[in-house]
Amino acid sequence: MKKVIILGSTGSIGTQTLNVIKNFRENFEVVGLTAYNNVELLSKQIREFNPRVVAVKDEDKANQLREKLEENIEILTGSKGLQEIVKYDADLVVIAVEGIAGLLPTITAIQTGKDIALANKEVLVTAGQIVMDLAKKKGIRLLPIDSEHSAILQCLKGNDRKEISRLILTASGGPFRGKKKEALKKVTVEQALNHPNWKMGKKITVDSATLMNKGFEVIEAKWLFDISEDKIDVVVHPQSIIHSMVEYIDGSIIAQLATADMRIPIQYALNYPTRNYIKEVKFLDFSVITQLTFEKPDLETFRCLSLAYEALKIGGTMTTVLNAADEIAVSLFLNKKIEFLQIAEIIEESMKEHNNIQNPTLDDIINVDKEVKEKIAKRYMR
Ligand SMILES: NC(=O)C1=CN([C@@H]2O[C@H](COP(=O)(O)OP(=O)(O)OC[C@H]3O[C@@H](n4cnc5c(N)ncnc54)[C@H](OP(=O)(O)O)[C@@H]3O)[C@@H](O)[C@H]2O)C=CC1
Ligand SMILES: CC(=O)[C@@H](O)[C@H](O)COP(=O)(O)O
Ligand SMILES: [Mn+2]
Repeated sequence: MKKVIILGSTGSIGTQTLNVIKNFRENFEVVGLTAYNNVELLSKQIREFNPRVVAVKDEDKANQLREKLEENIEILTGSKGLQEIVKYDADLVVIAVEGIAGLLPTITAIQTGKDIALANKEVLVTAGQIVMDLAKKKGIRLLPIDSEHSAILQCLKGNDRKEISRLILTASGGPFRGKKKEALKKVTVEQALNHPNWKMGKKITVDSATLMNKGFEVIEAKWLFDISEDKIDVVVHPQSIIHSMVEYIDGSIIAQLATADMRIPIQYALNYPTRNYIKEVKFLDFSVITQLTFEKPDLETFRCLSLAYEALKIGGTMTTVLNAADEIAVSLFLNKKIEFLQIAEIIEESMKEHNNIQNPTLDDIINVDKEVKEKIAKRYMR
């Protein structure tokens, strides 16, 4: 039995992870679960999966949760709760919380020797060097859940890494593919949340619409696969059937294809290096696939992807600025305080104003994240 802790069990990835586990109840024991606000769903998950310990946002949420439960269960709270829960006896921690909230628990989980199944990409964007160095030092496995990185991991299997010519990340292009800046001036939150192929949390869905999600994935790929950014390309593939590819020095390209169902990469991370069959997951049917198309990303309209490459080239705390500015700008957009195109403008402005720190410590990263967010909030909160 693999003992598993899931951070963010009430979210899109968290619920799908529990769905995968439900299919293989004999293989997994759920030790810990965390929610932030959604205690209603967490209480149902507790009844179904019987974890030893859970964590929620604060004492108020803990009290609400207690009222919903018949039995006593250990309930931790706040950001400290996330760091405490990962210390419990477990083999694997699934990091499925959104944003920088995932950083310190990931570090603590690695320090305490757990393998990591990483959905959260912001952790590697903001502190890739620190996290990867620590994972190496501790000898733990850091397995990607993100569909593109899971695809790349699968395309690398059995091949010599020295023979890689480039990684090719596929992007759907999001809901605004093909549109120019003028047409994006007045797009609504609802339009930005209307992803063509995936149903995901709000933050990542807006990131897909700006192409920042792909920028983050370039950075994530650099750290996970230890490869420089000039060997990581992005191609727009609107059907989201090819989840990414690896090109080798002889010109051969190996791709991973599947339906757009996150339970496939989730089960791969949970069962790695083996695979498992999930009955409800649809398989690709080539008799109904009419086309697989590819386009160059429009870097002029979707500035965020270029900003991510620039931040990665500069290195140090610049990717922390990219991440922090994006987190707060997306939240301002979701709260209708700024317009869609201002997301990229705010990020670019924050990067220009930043005095970069090369080889930052964890404290540097946490401070930069806080400073950038406070500055933007002060400037744009009305
Ligand atoms: N969804 C997807 O298909 C994919 C997601 N990812 C990545 O996975 C991560 C999770 O995404 P997704 O599941 O879509 O997001 P959701 O918004 O659906 O879920 C987020 C989860 O994190 C919890 N949470 C939110 N804020 C905090 C916080 N400050 N502290 C602790 N917990 C918090 C939420 O709790 P509650 O709901 O109880 O408030 C919820 O359980 C992101 O980093 C995303 O980029 C990567 C690839 C694909
Ligand atoms: C499911 C997943 O991995 C997402 O990160 C997805 O890739 C988003 O789609 P985009 O290609 O539109 O960013
Ligand atoms: Mn992805």
